[in-house]
Amino acid sequence: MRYIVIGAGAVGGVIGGLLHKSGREVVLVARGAHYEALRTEGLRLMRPDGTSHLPVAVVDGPQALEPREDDVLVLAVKTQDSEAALDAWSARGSELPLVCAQNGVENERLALRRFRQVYGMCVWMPSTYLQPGVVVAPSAPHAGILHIGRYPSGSDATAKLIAADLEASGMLAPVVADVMRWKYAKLLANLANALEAVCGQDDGADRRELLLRAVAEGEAVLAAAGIRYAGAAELAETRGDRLRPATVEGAEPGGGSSWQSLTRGTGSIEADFLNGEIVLLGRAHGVPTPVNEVLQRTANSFARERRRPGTLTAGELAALVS
Ligand SMILES: NC(=O)C1=CN([C@@H]2O[C@H](COP(=O)(O)OP(=O)(O)OC[C@H]3O[C@@H](n4cnc5c(N)ncnc54)[C@H](OP(=O)(O)O)[C@@H]3O)[C@@H](O)[C@H]2O)C=CC1
Ligand SMILES: CC(C)(CO)C(=O)C(=O)O
Repeated sequence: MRYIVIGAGAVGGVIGGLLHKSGREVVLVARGAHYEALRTEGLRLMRPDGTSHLPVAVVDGPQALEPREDDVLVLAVKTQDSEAALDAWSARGSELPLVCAQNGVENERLALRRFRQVYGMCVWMPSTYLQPGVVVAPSAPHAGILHIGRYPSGSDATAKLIAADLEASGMLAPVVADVMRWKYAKLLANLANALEAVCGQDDGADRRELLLRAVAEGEAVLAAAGIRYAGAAELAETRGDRLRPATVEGAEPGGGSSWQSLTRGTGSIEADFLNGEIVLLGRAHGVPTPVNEVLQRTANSFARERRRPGTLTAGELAALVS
């Protein structure tokens, strides 16, 4: 199989880099300065056990690549960029398997409108992309845990082949028949993304309180909607000691994916599909979600105004809620 990683940023760069390093055939898809850096200097992949310089093939879009029957598409753009990427890649046909290596629960629906064979992937893999050509994956001993399954449910031989390649490359990839149950659990964890982006690493009482309220709203909404998700004990058991934060020499300590969007000043953030998913379900099922509404709105205005992350206190944010 040849893996075409659409959006070779933090997650896509790490998955693509590790697959390439273990001898799998990989093509990264990137744009702008990142594309130029990858094309001219290759991918720099930083891990706790050292940095690899990887001459991975890179293109800037589907027009630059001859399609092959054994291609597997791995979508790793932020959700707000999914529709454009899916449109561009589905223009060449809907037959290729496509894996959504993303947070949130919207991408698989967008993908299934355009591709017949869609896989969800629940990505527990802290990773960073702040500088063109460079990605960091600080967890050890495994870079990440990537549950994979057919969307909306089930598993098949292709999922098993992809999982085997990922496992041979230093990631854990359990094949599951209920991948969205894992992704809804991850969605609850990602309600913290906007909070971290807006308030930074501040770990005071206001922030802890806001996070508890955001997650409680999420749980209430999922219960009202009858949506099942993996429980805390199940998550802890899966994770065990397999994904420990470790030091990566030469890498700046950073934050999660939404914090990175603000740090890079991309002008957009994923909040509509993380906190915004809870808001949407709350509206549909009559459950109030005031904390997630404020997180969604504030994160969006930070991104639009290209405001630096961590420049609002949790107390100021809490005042917006009340
Ligand atoms: N980072 C993390 O630790 C984790 C992230 N996730 C999830 O993974 C997904 C990806 O996040 P992450 O890797 O952080 O995001 P990044 O922004 O680091 O990477 C996405 C990349 O896709 C590029 N891109 C966007 N549209 C296109 C396109 N049409 N063609 C080619 N490239 C494109 C972006 O370009 P540009 O550089 O111009 O923006 C960017 O380089 C998100 O859903 C996120 O929530 C999940 C777990 C952990
Ligand atoms: C919390 C984290 C790092 C987990 O992998 C994540 O999902 C993100 O940054 O979006």
